[in-house]
Amino acid sequence: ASVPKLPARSHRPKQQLGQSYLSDPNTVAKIVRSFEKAVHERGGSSTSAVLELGPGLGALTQLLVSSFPRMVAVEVDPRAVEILRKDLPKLEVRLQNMLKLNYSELLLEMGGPCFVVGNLPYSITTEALLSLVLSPRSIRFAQVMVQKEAAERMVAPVGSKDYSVLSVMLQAFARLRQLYLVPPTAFYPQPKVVSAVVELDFDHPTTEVDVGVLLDVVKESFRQRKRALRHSLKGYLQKRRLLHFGGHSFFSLRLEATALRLEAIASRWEAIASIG
Ligand SMILES: C[S@@+](CC[C@H](N)C(=O)[O-])C[C@H]1O[C@@H](n2cnc3c(N)ncnc32)[C@H](O)[C@@H]1O
Repeated sequence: ASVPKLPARSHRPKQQLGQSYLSDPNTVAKIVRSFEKAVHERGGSSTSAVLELGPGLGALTQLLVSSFPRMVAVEVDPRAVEILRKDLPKLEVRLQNMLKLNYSELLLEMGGPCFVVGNLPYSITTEALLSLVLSPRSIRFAQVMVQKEAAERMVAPVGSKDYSVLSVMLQAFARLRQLYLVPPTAFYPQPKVVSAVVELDFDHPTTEVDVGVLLDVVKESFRQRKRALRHSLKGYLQKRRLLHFGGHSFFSLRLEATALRLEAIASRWEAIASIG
């Protein structure tokens, strides 16, 4: 078997940018095929709004752009952007931090909610995924590759040990499914861990929810994950004058963070969120 090596003309990968490049063509083809199939199954087409996060040297991008010529790719490393612009002149590449993307603007620019694809940098996986739910109406569907442990946190059932802020927030706005695992040998440099591909179907909230406020409250809840929420959140909500919005019912909950499901207490979250 051939040992994965740095693709020709490429730069030295930067660990802090989570640069672990896909170098196995079979894995690349499998990921692109499953994304294309998912887009078409959801009524998308070659003209749909497709966004790739962290294209790197374009392993996935070169196949994706022939299927989705209007796609946009967002990459923070100028060295990679330069290579992409040279290799794929028709591709729209933006030199930008994916965490600073304005998804609502993208929705308008691209003419509809995005289909997102990406082999995410492991160092910012959680933030990148949370940034998707911060504007849930702008995203239609996402297929992401993450470390297996992150995938487990994404899909963790309520009450399990992996249940976390990420699980609550993603599961509140999307239906998640883990598709398949990808071994370290598919990458250069090889990571120490196994990766997993997960898909997310976004359900668009019917009411205006300030997801930023919601996220803060959920984060606060998980600071003491085993404490009843009415105790662990009391000071936090009091300080922010959010207390009375939740009404007494919020504090009658004996729930702890690990039992928190946003739909289950939707009315209270809406009340809290609406003042954000
Ligand atoms: C795991 S690599 C994947 C590269 C390529 N898609 C592949 O599969 O070979 C993650 C990519 O995200 C880029 N990246 C890291 N942090 C980023 C950020 N904040 N915004 C945009 N891109 C970022 C890295 O430079 C790198 O190219």
